Parts: sequence; structure tokens; C-alpha cells
Amino acid sequence: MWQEWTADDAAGWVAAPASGDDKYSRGVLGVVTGSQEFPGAAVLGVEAAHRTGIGMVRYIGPRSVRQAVLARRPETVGVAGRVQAWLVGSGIDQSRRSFVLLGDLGHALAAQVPVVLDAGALDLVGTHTAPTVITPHAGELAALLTAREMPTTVDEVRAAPGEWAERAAAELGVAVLLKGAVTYVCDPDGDRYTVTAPTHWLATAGSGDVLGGILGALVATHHVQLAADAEALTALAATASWVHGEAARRASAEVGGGPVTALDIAVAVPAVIGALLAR
Ligand SMILES: NC(=O)C1=CN([C@@H]2O[C@H](COP(=O)(O)OP(=O)(O)OC[C@H]3O[C@@H](n4cnc5c(N)ncnc54)[C@H](O)[C@@H]3O)[C@@H](O)[C@H]2O)[C@@H](O)CC1
Ligand SMILES: Nc1ncnc2c1ncn2[C@@H]1O[C@H](COP(=O)(O)OP(=O)(O)O)[C@@H](O)[C@H]1O
Repeated sequence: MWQEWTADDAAGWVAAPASGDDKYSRGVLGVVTGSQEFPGAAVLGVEAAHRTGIGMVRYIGPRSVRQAVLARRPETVGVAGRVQAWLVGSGIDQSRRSFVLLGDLGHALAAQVPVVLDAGALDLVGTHTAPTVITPHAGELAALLTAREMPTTVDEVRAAPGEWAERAAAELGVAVLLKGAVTYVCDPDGDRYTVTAPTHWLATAGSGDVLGGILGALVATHHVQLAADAEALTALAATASWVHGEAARRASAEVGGGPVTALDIAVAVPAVIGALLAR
């Protein structure tokens, strides 16, 4: 049975800093995203991570992309160091990964801290043992499962998204967040949540990159809980999807129900987090 994730559920998975906190205890997210072809994906994910509330974001990637990220978010740290979670793959073309990039991805996945695997890193699922959540859309899930000898098509996944998400979680041994107008979040232990988007303006280029940043930040800021209970990843993924949808709804409401851009969604996130904390 799939359970719709609500505002009350999400409210249990957002964190505000306390008096004893510092930027490291709050959580540090390492990010390996973006490319010369898709620098915007890195900018959007990093922006969303900062807007979700986090101690620090470390961005690892090509110099030109790092410059774009820092131009938008000078708070971002551009050198490697300790992190409590990784977000990898958004804005990366799987077929054009350089040796340097493969090294950075390998380093991230070997770190034994929770990982959000998106877009051009989805094929790396199963190459590491850290708690992992994958964030495909229907096209990406179909391609991933087909490559793993579970042949399927986008149309088949769209026709039965919950079943394919569950199958992926069971066969790949990771939490799955399957994106769409209804997002399906599940894990191999049987947790199953749906998140129904409150607005279809969410379907815009870069929206998924923003979702990755929100989820990465939530994972990093819950690193202590995750170390004790890896299943928390599923609740955090459902929360990220809920926050993402609600941010788009608020951004659209601000313009009289009109369209929103991916960056608008990220900018609306702090008010969503504030409202959840006030519940
Ligand atoms: N500003 C940016 O830098 C942006 C970068 N992006 C990056 O661009 C890369 C390619 O993204 P795409 O996924 O759009 O790749 P494609 O547009 O190449 O799509 C791959 C395949 O999946 C199908 N597909 C795309 N979206 C789908 C959906 N929502 N449901 C079902 N099938 C779908 C397509 O028809 C295609 O067959 C990713 O790395 C992504 O992170 C995008 O997020 C757009 C914005
Ligand atoms: N029809 C729709 N209505 C509402 N939300 C949608 C719809 N289609 C897709 N979405 C959401 O929009 C986002 C699109 O992400 P993604 O497919 O990764 O796009 P991109 O790669 O351009 O960022 C996801 O969060 C998904 O759940």
C-alpha cells in the first residue's frame, strides 16, 4: 500500500540549527554535478541545497562550472574535504565522463556516507555500499533497468510507476525516488510513499536538479540519524519531493498562479522550510 506523504510527515524531517551547532555539525554536502554542457544543473542543485538550510556545500567539478556555481553562491566551498553526504550526477552526460570526473565520482562513492545518485551517475548504482537513493525520471529508470537485464520501456514505467520503482528498489538494493506528476518513493524494506505534485508548473527544465539539491541538503543535515537508521533515507526523499512541490506551488502563487522557473523553485524553498518548522 502506498501512503501519500503529507506536510505533517515532512515536518518531522526538517532541522533547524541549535545553540551547540556549527557549520560542520549541521552537515556538509559534497556535490559532483554539472559539466561544460550542463553547468546550470550544478548551479541549480547547489542553490537549492543552500536554500534548504545546510552547514556547508563543497562543490567538486570543472573550473568553469565551479566559477558559475560561485558566481551565484559564493558561500560554496570549492575544495575537497570532509563531507557527510554526496549529491552526484545531475547535469552529467554518462557517455562523456572524463577520467577526472570518474575519479571524483569514485571518491564520492567510496566515502561510505549517504549518496544521492542522479542523472549521469545512475548507472553507478551498486558499485558502492553506502546508503543510496536514486532519483530517476521514467526515462532514466527504464534505461537503468534495461541495462541491468530487466528490460522495460518509458511507456511501461509510466503505466505502472509504483511497481517499477519497487522492483528497482528490490533488485538494486537502494531507495528509489521515481519522478513524475506523482513521485514514487520506496526502499527494499517495503516503505512506500507517494508525493502528488501540487502544481504542474514543476515540470520545467532544471526542476529535477533543484530536487537533487534539496534532497542532498536534507540527507547531509540528518547524517546522525542516518548513521543509526539508513531507512531514514526514504522519509528524507519523500520530504524533499514534498518541499520541492510546495516551493513550486508557492512560487506560482506569488505570480498569480503563473509559471515558475527552476531557480524560482529553489528561491521559494526557505519559506517552505520555515512553515514546516512552525507546524
Ligand atoms: N540547465 C541545465 O543545466 C539543465 C540540465 N539538465 C541535465 O540534462 C541532462 C539530461 O536530462 P534529461 O533527463 O532531460 O535527458 P534527455 O532529454 O536526454 O532525456 C533522456 C530520455 O528520457 C526521456 N525523458 C526525459 N524526461 C523524461 C521524463 N520526465 N519522463 C520520462 N521520460 C523522460 C527522454 O524522452 C529521453 O528519451 C541531465 O544530466 C540533467 O541533469 C536538465 O535538468 C535540464 C536543465
Ligand atoms: N506533469 C508534472 N506535474 C508535476 N510535476 C512534474 C510533472 N512532470 C514532472 N514533474 C516533476 O518535475 C521534475 C522534473 O525533473 P527531471 O525530469 O529530472 O527534469 P530536469 O532534468 O529538467 O531537471 C521532477 O521533480 C518531477 O517529479
